[in-house]
This record gives sequence, structure tokens and C-alpha cells, in this order.
Amino acid sequence: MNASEPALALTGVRKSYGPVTAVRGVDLRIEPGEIVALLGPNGAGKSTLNEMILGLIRPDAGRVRVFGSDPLTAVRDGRVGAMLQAGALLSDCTVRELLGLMHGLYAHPLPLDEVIERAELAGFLKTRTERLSGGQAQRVRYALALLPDPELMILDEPTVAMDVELRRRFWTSMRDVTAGDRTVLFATHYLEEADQAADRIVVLAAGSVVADGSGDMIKSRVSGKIIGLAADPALDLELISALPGVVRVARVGARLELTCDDSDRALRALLERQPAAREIEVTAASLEDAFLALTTEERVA
Ligand SMILES: Nc1ncnc2c1ncn2[C@@H]1O[C@H](COP(=O)(O)OP(=O)(O)OP(=O)(O)O)[C@@H](O)[C@H]1O
Repeated sequence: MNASEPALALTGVRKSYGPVTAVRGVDLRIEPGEIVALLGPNGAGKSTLNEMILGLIRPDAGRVRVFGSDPLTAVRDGRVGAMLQAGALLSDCTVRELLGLMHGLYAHPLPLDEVIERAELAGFLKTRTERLSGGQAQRVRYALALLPDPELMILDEPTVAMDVELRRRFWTSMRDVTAGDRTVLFATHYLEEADQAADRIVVLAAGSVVADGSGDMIKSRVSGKIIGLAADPALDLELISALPGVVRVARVGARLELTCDDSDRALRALLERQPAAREIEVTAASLEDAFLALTTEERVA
């Protein structure tokens, strides 16, 4: 590998399924050792992007390079480990048998004991794969991704089906595993998790990158606040959406939430033009609010 070669380089990558454009012109460069979260709502194109990085599907246009080579070569050389959402585990065998089988396929695998310890599999090595709980199956998938001792790990929603405590331990293990030079790209719906576990967050919406930076940088994109108020039938929603300073309006139960980039201006205009507004509350935007505002803006555009 050339020392200056990025772990991952995507240039103008596009992919459509019939009339649906899943990924529309993505440019992304990830350096060795970076831990990057790929954040996006359902259907944003995260899995499609991951599948192209792994060489499982080919882009319609653009180029994907993994350590300077094509994805399949990088995967074949054991440089990439993957944990996919839909990855069914081989059935009719125990966890230990599955690990042993896969261990034999790689040229320079991590020692099995180390993988078992890191993925916390000791308690169910004799369990047949079809009997695993959702969280256990995720840990086995994680172990399989680690086995080749990969330089790049692609993890598609790795902590789905894990409870809060397991999720916390999973990220602790990931931090140990990546303490060296390993690069990680993980897709998640858990925004706080992205903020805590990643050095960098790439926000994907409708197949395009709409933000790329640290959690703080993403939050600062929506530096404003949320104005909450009772969803009174007398209110004119269209007018509220168009108020100056309002980025987005959402109904949450019996309340409306206005995401604002200028809450002072929005509040003044709201009181002036919608005197029926009541039970008004102004709160700071969370990372989740920032994410929703970013991805919604893109859809409206
Ligand atoms: N094999 C396929 N055939 C047809 N359409 C597909 C296929 N795979 C994905 N799509 C469509 O492409 C778009 C992007 O899907 P993708 O699964 O990549 O998004 P995602 O961000 O991973 O979503 P999720 O968070 O729900 O997993 C969606 O509109 C989806 O319906």
C-alpha cells in the first residue's frame, strides 16, 4: 500500500434500482485510522453505499477504491471485514464451528481466542446459530468481521438488537480494536452513538452527502433552537412553516415542534401572525434535531 493512499476513496458514485436513485453522486475520502459514522434516515442509501464499498454491487457511474485497489481485491486480500444488516449466519452449526470454519479461510486471521473475547461470545459458543438471540447474532457477526484482522471495517447498523448496556460494551470493544490503525465506517440510526463513537459523521439523505464533519460541526449547522407549542386546530400550519427563522415543522403528539435557525425572529413572527399560539416553549436543538433538519432540508430541495 502506498503510505498516502486513503483507506477509502469514492468519486462521483451513483447507483439506481430501476426508477429509484439510491446513491446520487457521492464523493468521500476516508483516511486510514479514521472512525466515521454514516448517518441517514431509512432509504438514504447507506446500505447501497456499503455494498458498493464491499464490491457486492457495482456503481452505475463513478469509482470506488479501497486502499487504492478495487473493492473485491481488497476483500479477497482480507483487508476488509464487514458486518451487514441482512447477513444470515450459516445454519446447522454451533457458533464455535462457524468461527472455526471461517478462521480457516483467511491468510492472517486474528487468534480465535482474541475474537471470542472481544466479541464476548464465551457464553454461547455451543449454541446453534439459528437459536441465537438478536443481540447474540450481532456479536457473532461482529466476530466474523474481526476474524480476518481487517484494516477497514464496514459495519451496517452494528448495534441493532443490542440493549443499551451491550451497545456500550460493543463500542468499548471497538475502541480497543481500532486503537491501532484500523479504519471503521459504520452506519447507524442512533445519533448520540454516532456522536460518541465516531471522529467524523457523514450525513446521507436521499442518496447525497448533506453534511460531513464532527458531531459539534453537525450540531452547529442547526445552531438554533426548537420552539414547541400546542397543536391548536386554529393554527395555520402552512403559514407557520413559512415564518422567517423556521427550518422545519413537525407534529409530535398534541404539539408542534418548529426547528429554527433563528428562534428569536421565528418567535416574534409566530406571536404576531398566529395569536392563537399557546403553551410555547423554547429548547436547545439536540443532535437529533440537527440531523432531522439537515435531512429534511435536502428532501425539500
Ligand atoms: N435491491 C434493491 N432493489 C430495489 N430498490 C432498492 C434495493 N436496495 C435498495 N433499494 C432502494 O434504494 C434506496 C436506498 O436504500 P438503502 O437500503 O441503501 O438505504 P439505507 O439508508 O440503508 O436505509 P435503511 O436505514 O432503512 O437500511 C431505497 O429507496 C430503497 O428502497
